[in-house]
Amino acid sequence: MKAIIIGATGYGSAELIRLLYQHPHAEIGGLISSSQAGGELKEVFPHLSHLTFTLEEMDPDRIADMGEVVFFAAPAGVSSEWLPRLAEKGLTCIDLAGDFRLEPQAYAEWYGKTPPPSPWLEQAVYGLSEWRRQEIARADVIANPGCYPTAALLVLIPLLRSGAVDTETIVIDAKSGVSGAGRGMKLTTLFCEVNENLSLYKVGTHQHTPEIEQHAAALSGRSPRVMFTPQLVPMNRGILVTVYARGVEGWNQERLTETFQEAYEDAPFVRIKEPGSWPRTKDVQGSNFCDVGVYWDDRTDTVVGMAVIDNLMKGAAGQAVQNLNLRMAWPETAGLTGTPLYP
Ligand SMILES: NC(=O)C1=CN([C@@H]2O[C@H](COP(=O)(O)OP(=O)(O)OC[C@H]3O[C@@H](n4cnc5c(N)ncnc54)[C@H](OP(=O)(O)O)[C@@H]3O)[C@@H](O)[C@H]2O)C=CC1
Ligand SMILES: CC(=O)N[C@@H](CCC(=O)OP(=O)(O)O)C(=O)O
Repeated sequence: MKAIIIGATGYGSAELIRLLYQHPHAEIGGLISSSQAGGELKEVFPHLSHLTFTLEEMDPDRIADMGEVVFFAAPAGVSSEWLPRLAEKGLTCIDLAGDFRLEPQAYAEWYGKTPPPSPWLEQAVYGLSEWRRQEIARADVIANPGCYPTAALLVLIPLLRSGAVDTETIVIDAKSGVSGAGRGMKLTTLFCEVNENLSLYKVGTHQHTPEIEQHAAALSGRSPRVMFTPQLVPMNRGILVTVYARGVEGWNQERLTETFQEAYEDAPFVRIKEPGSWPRTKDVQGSNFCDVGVYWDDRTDTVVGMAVIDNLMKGAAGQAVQNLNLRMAWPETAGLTGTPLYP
């Protein structure tokens, strides 16, 4: 099976290339670049100088001959425009951007862009692999989740399904490494701005807020409002999400830990930490793992859920390949068995 990547010169693409190169059933059919068509991959990514690929222009007819699956690793707006043209040619599309994740009004409001056209938006399946395995296996359009929502929802799934927390009290504190902002040049990601600095951004206005709320509503049958505070930390990769919520009477540490273990007993990439040993970003770096912990605070009746992922792996390319595996009925872990890089 051959896969094509759109947005070839970005970080998400670099990670997809790394994963597809070592995948037992997939290979790269073409790399599409809006800025460097005609250039060589090795000029863009010297770490990939053992691979020979010429970057190509966006041309739906040619792309349809290059393979069967297309990954969109481009900014929001690109897939809204191009995905329908490729999907109607029979290509399975996996979008790493936000276009196909939200209700149209929410996308227009939070991304400030025109939502994708019908019927493609309605067809899209939200690709949080652990939650939607059966739907992903049949989907032709897969909306890969955002990096923060992946970590937050993997904590919220057991909490909301089991009714362990008061849904009106959810606070999500989230920290990301700088690669989460992509490879494009921005003042806020310059070395001197990021190094030895911790900063919050988009407080109350981050585009992942409606994504978390929309799916938290589906999980809980309510309409929770969540307070989400993203922060930038001076690391290359990694996300740490800490979810706080008021616990419901009758719950305790043992019951919470059991609920989390049961929720993910068939999930090869979710590892539940024992209480007292909390998730660390370094333990998942370069891998598709999500390490999850949960703590019941007796003193304040607060539930604290935590998750770490590598934003470029489980938060983007890794989960996209996991979804490809589900869609192709390959083992879920195919091409994703690499252990984390440590130290
Ligand atoms: N970085 C992360 O941790 C995560 C990223 N995402 C999402 O995945 C997508 C890719 O992210 P990432 O790789 O980090 O971003 P980058 O900024 O590193 O790369 C995006 C690439 O998209 C292409 N591109 C840029 N503008 C346009 C345009 N107007 N039209 C077509 N192509 C364009 C460029 O490649 P070229 O010039 O070759 O076309 C660019 O290199 C984004 O939507 C991002 O929000 C999701 C989860 C996590
Ligand atoms: C550190 C950092 O800047 N992270 C990005 C991650 C968002 C992203 O990847 O965008 P979409 O999911 O909306 O496509 C951000 O907070 O905007």
